[in-house]
Amino acid sequence: MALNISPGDHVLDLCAAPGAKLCMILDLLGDSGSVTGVDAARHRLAACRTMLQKYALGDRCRLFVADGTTFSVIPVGSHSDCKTFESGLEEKDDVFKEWTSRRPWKERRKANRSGIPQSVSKSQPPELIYYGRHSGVVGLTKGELYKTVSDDEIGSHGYNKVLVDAECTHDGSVKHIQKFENWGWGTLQRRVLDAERTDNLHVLQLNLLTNGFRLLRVGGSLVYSTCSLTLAQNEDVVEQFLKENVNAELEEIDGARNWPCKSGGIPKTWRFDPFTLQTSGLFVAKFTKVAI
Ligand SMILES: C[S@@+](CC[C@H](N)C(=O)[O-])C[C@H]1O[C@@H](n2cnc3c(N)ncnc32)[C@H](O)[C@@H]1O
Repeated sequence: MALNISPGDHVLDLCAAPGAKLCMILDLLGDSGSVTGVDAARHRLAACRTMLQKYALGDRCRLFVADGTTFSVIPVGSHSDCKTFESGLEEKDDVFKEWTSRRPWKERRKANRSGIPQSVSKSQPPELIYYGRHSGVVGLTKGELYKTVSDDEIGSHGYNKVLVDAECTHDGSVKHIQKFENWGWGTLQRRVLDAERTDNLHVLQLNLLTNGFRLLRVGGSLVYSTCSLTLAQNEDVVEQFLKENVNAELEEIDGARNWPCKSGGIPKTWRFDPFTLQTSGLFVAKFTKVAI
């Protein structure tokens, strides 16, 4: 809702799995534009792919297992030489053909033997694990899909909308906290309250936000959200990001005043919480990229 998805938008979802918000974005997008989903956890993104296929929502979507802090693939509609499905296939050998979930037997055996890790590292190249027929991938070569562009070019060829629904401690999610009744409160201490872990998360969140914003075109909008209630993972990230990015401005979120939420610690940011508003916890901030 906060992203204000419009027909024709090219949307990047940088922490996409398991895909609830990605599916909603695809639903709002209709039959133009594209959605690129990225997640570092292969098994979670595979679940997202299953959901897209089950609900027939994946026609305009592509999914990459990749580290969102270094991901650098621009929207498909930005390739001026992008071929349509009908015209592009015969001309080059190395083109992406229509998606098939059935990989050749030899390829599957190789993947099983190599024990591919469940999560990727910064240095691993992105791996395309799904693309829809109208995602713009069909007809491109690998080189075209992974073409690197300068930051200046991203200003005009980047994504119109970016969602960074960042990894966090989930301490605002009532359902998540209830799980610790079974897992034990010591586990809560380690996973949610440990200072080193939350410091690392702050860095990850800032890096995800910074890279998502880099891939946004001038005039585009980015939404940063977490389901944590802490200042460190929300307002502090926003404050530091604004300090480091002079071309970023906080943007008013249309309609937020009518939602069951209250103002965050920084004007134009919003908080949902279980105490006053009887919802799960959520922090939302929206940025726009201005020309400098
Ligand atoms: C809060 S969940 C996202 C939920 C998702 N937006 C949805 O609506 O279903 C955060 C996600 O960030 C992913 N993640 C963690 N580190 C990442 C990284 N460096 N790059 C990309 N994704 C990452 C996790 O695997 C997890 O799936």
